[in-house]
Amino acid sequence: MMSTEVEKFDLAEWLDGAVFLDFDGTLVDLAETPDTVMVAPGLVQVLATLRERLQGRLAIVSGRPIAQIDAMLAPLKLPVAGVHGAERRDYNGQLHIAKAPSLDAAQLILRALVLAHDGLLLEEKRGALALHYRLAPDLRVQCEQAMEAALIASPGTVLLHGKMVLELKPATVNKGSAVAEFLQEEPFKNCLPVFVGDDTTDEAGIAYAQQLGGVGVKVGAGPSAARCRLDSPQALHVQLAHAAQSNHSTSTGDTP
Ligand SMILES: O=P(O)(O)OC[C@H]1O[C@H](O[C@H]2O[C@H](CO)[C@@H](O)[C@H](O)[C@H]2O)[C@H](O)[C@@H](O)[C@@H]1O
Repeated sequence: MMSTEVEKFDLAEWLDGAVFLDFDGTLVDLAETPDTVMVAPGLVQVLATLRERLQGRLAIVSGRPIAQIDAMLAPLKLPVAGVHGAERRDYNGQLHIAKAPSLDAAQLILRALVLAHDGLLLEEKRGALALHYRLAPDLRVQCEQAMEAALIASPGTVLLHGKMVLELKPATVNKGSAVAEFLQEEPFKNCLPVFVGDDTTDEAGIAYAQQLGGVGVKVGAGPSAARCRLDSPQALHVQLAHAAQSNHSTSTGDTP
């Protein structure tokens, strides 16, 4: 359900909770290609401080593979759900890989399309295929048609429509299921989740967080079920920095 009433959001009021952050469009501005995004100076240190403040209850939930998130946030290594939950590294560093259906047939279809057209980019991830058309927006319809064919050729997958990207991923996982898995484990267990994201793929995380009594935060414009909104990644950075330095007391007895 889309939310019409927008509530004020202050991350510093959620320091007893567990915080789940999407990456592209949320922590970093979108860029022309996946490898040209820029992590803002100081952001990694802010995340490290916030992780301490949250006593470890901070995770990234992304469509990207975990390895890419680690490279972008180096030297920080947070718990991460990658590929929309198809892979997950928990708080203890243990890796959990979901069973993924075969993508061989889809791969053939999509590789042929990308070879035939300039400007398309196919990201081949463990368990998912992302077809980017940001550099060739006029090819959106051809991309959608190829992706529909790839979807039919790959039982057990679903199609995501993201920002200038179409993605096939296992039907059994999404960002909500990734959050649910984290919340079964320490130090996230029994905490109210905060989920911050910008894209359609984040709606599963937002809906799940709010279903549990937590809060969803949509970054940027567009329809969302989120109760709260932030204008941009930069507005989120301000919230992260403020919460990291905040003196709000937590359930563990920290005093202001
Ligand atoms: O869940 P996220 O962390 O938001 O990841 C979703 C997809 O993000 C990346 O693609 C998006 O960002 C690119 C860089 O800004 C941009 O060029 C592209 O148009 C966006 O769709 C990433 O490349 C994908 O693998 C993620 O699934």
